[in-house]
Amino acid sequence: MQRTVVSCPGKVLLAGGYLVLDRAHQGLVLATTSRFYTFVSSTAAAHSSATITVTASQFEREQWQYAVSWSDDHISLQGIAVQGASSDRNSFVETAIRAALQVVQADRPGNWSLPDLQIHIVGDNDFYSQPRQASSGSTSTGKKFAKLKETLRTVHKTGLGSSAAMVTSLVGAILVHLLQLDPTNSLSDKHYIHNVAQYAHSLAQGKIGSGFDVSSAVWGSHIYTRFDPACLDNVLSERLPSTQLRSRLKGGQGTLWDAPETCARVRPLALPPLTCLCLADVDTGSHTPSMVSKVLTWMRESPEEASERIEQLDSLNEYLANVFSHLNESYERSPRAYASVVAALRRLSSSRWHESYTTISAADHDILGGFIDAAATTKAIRASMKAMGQAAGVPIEPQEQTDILDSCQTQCLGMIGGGVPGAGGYDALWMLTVATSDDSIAQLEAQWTAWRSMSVRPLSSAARVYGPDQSRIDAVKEGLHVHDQQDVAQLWQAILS
Ligand SMILES: Nc1ncnc2c1ncn2[C@@H]1O[C@H](COP(=O)(O)OP(=O)(O)OP(=O)(O)O)[C@@H](O)[C@H]1O
Ligand SMILES: C[C@@](O)(CCOP(=O)(O)O)CC(=O)O
Repeated sequence: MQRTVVSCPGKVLLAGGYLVLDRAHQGLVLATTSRFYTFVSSTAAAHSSATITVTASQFEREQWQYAVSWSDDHISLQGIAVQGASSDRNSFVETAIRAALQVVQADRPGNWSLPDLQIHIVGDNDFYSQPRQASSGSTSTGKKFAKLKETLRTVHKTGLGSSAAMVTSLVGAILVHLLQLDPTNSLSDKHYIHNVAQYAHSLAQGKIGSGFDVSSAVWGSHIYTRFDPACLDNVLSERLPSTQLRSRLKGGQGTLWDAPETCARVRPLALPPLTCLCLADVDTGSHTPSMVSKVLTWMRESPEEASERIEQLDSLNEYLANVFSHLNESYERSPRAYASVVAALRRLSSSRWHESYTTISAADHDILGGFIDAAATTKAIRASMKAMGQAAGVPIEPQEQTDILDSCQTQCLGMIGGGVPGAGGYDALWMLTVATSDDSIAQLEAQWTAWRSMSVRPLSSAARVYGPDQSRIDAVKEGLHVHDQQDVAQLWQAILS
């Protein structure tokens, strides 16, 4: 059976939380190695109505079925109760399917028809907290798409953006399967999938966020400037006929998605070469929407203080992006010198990196300076985010997170810096390190696991984000990816095993 498989990465908003909600500011978003996959297959025959079956086989009893019917310019999805299923609705799945089918219908005027579709959605293990192995405290089972003894309602998510990666891969897979879109070779097809996914994700969430998560699911790591919310004006509040929805979402026709004043902007971003971003899930959890609403209220009520803090933070974020880019250029110019500086920094805690000025050749001081700058800037961003949180009355970097980050930074060797991703709070931690070997990362992860005042679980090595490195470059698939048939067969085996 011919299957279409489209996958998308998860996200980590390294810098720019809250600021990125405004088009005046950017967010630095990294795509994770962990990905979300949607498999679509269809029966050859088309009908006058169709059944879509969606299975999330990682979970217990998660299956949804829809009877799809259509008239001239409308699609209707009727949920069919699946015996034994844990829930009869999944608004993210349903909204993504309806949006995708509407644009397919509009793109196929006249003789539109739909075959039955079988859809499977699976995420890499790190999207969800895995049970700890009793002996080691490690969460890795070694099995791809490990089965969880949980339903979607009870599972604990790790903050990698399961809903955005899922919606984007689902929309992408349906559009590739039914419309033969070719996002690998056609930029306009990729934009089309992006726009439909932003629409579906905002509709399912009941709000328009900045969209950085869907954007990184499509484009991979980048510096993100959000789309103007006007792109979705009136599209979310009423159910538009398929042709109208298509003309609002398809680019290249003078829509707001393409105009410079309103379109999203994506600029390249890569971690410095030979570095690694490690992630941890914090069990306490925070309620992001209420944090966002409090910060926005503070911005409205204290405009002068807010704008001063935001400008300062925005320049630090921009500076960090420049430092990363500078280090990437240094690596390209002289990879050996760069690697030898990194080797020296791996043996020291970052507070002692400046001592290396005496041991490293003067010709390489620029590279050393780049790393010292990266460490100082991440530290300044953390302080500035924490201060913004204190001013707004929101625990963006709560003291418990400050303690663990400071402790790792000083006690582990080679740590550039860390932070609380995205909206912050008690959800997650990141640490960027030049210590890329498993042994040195183990030192950091042991500290996380042993931390007593909060339950901190390192995500598995599969969720790490690496800076470019010749040995890994081919292994990285950035952004949305359509898998070839050989990949599909392997991925399918992983689901079945
Ligand atoms: N494997 C899956 N199959 C089907 N639906 C899923 C799956 N994973 C996530 N979802 C959908 O995404 C929703 C979670 O979205 P929500 O916005 O609450 O989390 P999120 O912010 O994306 O999560 P994260 O903590 O990963 O950033 C679930 O309720 C479900 O509808
Ligand atoms: C606070 C915000 O800027 C980032 C939220 O990020 P996260 O979901 O905590 O990773 C909201 C947004 O950009 O939509």
